[in-house]
Parts: sequence; C-alpha cells; structure tokens
Amino acid sequence: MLRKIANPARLLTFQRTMASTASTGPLVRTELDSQTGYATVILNRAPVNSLSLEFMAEIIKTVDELERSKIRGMILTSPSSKVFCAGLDVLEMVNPSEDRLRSVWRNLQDTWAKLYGTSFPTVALINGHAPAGGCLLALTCEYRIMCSNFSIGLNETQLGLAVPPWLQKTMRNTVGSREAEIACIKGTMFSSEEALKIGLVDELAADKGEAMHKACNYLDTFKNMSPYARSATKLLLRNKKIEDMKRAREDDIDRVVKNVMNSDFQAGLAAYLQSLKDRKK
Ligand SMILES: CCCC/C=C\CC(=O)SCCNC(=O)CCNC(=O)[C@H](O)C(C)(C)COP(=O)(O)OP(=O)(O)OC[C@H]1O[C@@H](n2cnc3c(N)ncnc32)[C@H](O)[C@@H]1OP(=O)(O)O
Repeated sequence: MLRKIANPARLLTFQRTMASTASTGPLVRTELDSQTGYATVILNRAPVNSLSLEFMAEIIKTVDELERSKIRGMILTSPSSKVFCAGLDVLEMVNPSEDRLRSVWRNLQDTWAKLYGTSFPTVALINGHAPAGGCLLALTCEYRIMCSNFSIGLNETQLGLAVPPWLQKTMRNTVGSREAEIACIKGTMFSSEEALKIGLVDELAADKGEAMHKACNYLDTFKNMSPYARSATKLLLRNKKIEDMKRAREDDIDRVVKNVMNSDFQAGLAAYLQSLKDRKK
C-alpha cells in the first residue's frame, strides 16, 4: 500500500513499507506532485540500484499502485550522483539455486512488462550509468533524458549472458535493427553523447535539474490530450510485444537457467566480479 507521509506545499511524498535493506529508507520512493499528477519514482537500493528479486518485486508493486492512483506521468530516476541502475544484481547469478534464479528471471520479465505497458506516460531520467538491466529499465520508458558523462548499453554478452529476444526487440524498436544487432552482439556501452546520436536516448542534460525540467516538458505535451486516446494508442503499440514475451517466457527462463548454471559462465562471472574490484585499486 502507498502511504502518504508528508505534504509540504503541493508535493506529496509517498513511501512504500517494505522489508529492510542495506539502503537507507525504502527500496523505491515515490514523490507525487499533486498539481501536475506526475510521480517521480526514485530507485533506492544503494549503492548501485542493482536489481535483486525483492527490489524488482517492489518496482512492480509501485507501478501497480501508480496505475490505481491514476497519475498523469512517471519519471524514473535514482538518488545516486553516479549510477541510474547497475543492472541485475550479479550476486543473484553466482551459483544460484535453480528456483531462485527462475524467480529472479521471472521478476525481470515482469518488471520489463509492467514498466513497458503502463497506461501513463513514462520518462527515464538517467542520471548515472545504466548498464544491462539499467538500460532495460530506461528502454521501457517512452522517453529518455540522460545526463552527460555516463554510459548506457546492453553489455550482457560481455558477461557471458545472451540478450533475450523481448529485450532485443525493445532495443531494435528504439535504435533500429542494424544498430541494435551490433550493439547487442558486441555488448556495447555507449557514452551519453553516443547514445543520443544513435537514438538510444532522446535528449541530454547537463545535470539532474535540467533533466527534470526536460522530463516535465515531455509529460506536459500530454496535458491537454485525452488520457484514454493516449494510453490506448500506446498499449495498441506495445501490448503484442508483452504478449509475445509472456507466451515464450518459460523457454526464456529455461535458456537463462542453462546459461547461468553452466560452469564456464560461473568462471567468467567470477573473473568479471574480480575485474570490478580490480578497477578500484
Ligand atoms: C540478459 C539480458 C537481460 C538484462 C538483464 C540482466 C543482465 C544484467 O543486468 S547483468 C549486470 C550487468 N551489470 C554490470 O555489468 C555493471 C557492473 N558495474 C559497474 O560497471 C559499475 O559498478 C558501475 C559503473 C555501475 C558503477 O561504478 P562505481 O560508481 O565506480 O561503483 P563500483 O563499481 O565501486 O560499485 C559499488 C559496489 O557495487 C557493486 N556492484 C556494481 N554493480 C553491481 C551489480 N550489477 N550487482 C551487484 N553489485 C554490483 C560493486 O561490486 C561494488 O561493491 P563493493 O566492491 O562491495 O563496494
């Protein structure tokens, strides 16, 4: 349940009650502007918003609540100054139990479907790096505004993971077939400027303040439009892709289990984790 906890002027702050976490506060925070009807959804799993099973479940619940609240638009962002979302929590893939891994991937599919199929307009305010699952979250939104000097992309193949068909399709719809094919296969990470050039993001911003201004401008374009016509058109465009994913979801999960439980993948992942640590030395 969404809980109203403050009402300073026109900004209503809602917070979710949820399991405790290493982050301070709830895993997902929602701030609703009562005048515009725009909700800012703040991903709040420190340090890098990596997507654990429970975090994804909270994102899904939040979107469900926003649908019920009949908001007029959503801005998805992070409180970090460096990372929008670091993708799937890699620890979920280190020698996982098969049951847990199946649930993780199911939640990833559902997170994509839920965000991709919102009735309200959505903007990703990408105020930090957005690799893999971070890029996935951004791709679900209708419009992407990225702060300069960060990176974004589907780098899964660099980790030894295949990019699932439903995500490939979302990438293709965004940047076109040729760019998507090369980017998915190579696992390319793009700078903010490169991402703008290929259409992976729609606008750049110097900082989060400017990005927020631009995000509201995008949502304002629908101010005088029938919410029904807008959302019906969006869902007519997107629903088939969601249905396609759902139809093939068990095969997708089976393939991931085979991929992740493989000993070569586990060895590669260990080396990848080590390389993340070594970067800091
Ligand atoms: C297959 C298609 C479907 C797509 C979905 C899933 C696939 C995935 O998402 S796989 C995950 C892919 N993610 C990455 O490859 C990102 C790896 N991380 C980074 O490149 C950097 O951490 C990042 C640029 C995001 C941020 O850099 P920094 O700001 O310099 O932070 P640190 O590197 O010091 O990280 C802090 C802390 O967080 C841990 N970390 C980073 N990423 C993840 C992650 N994805 N999951 C879990 N933990 C992560 C990192 O190891 C550090 O931990 P400590 O060393 O304990 O401090």
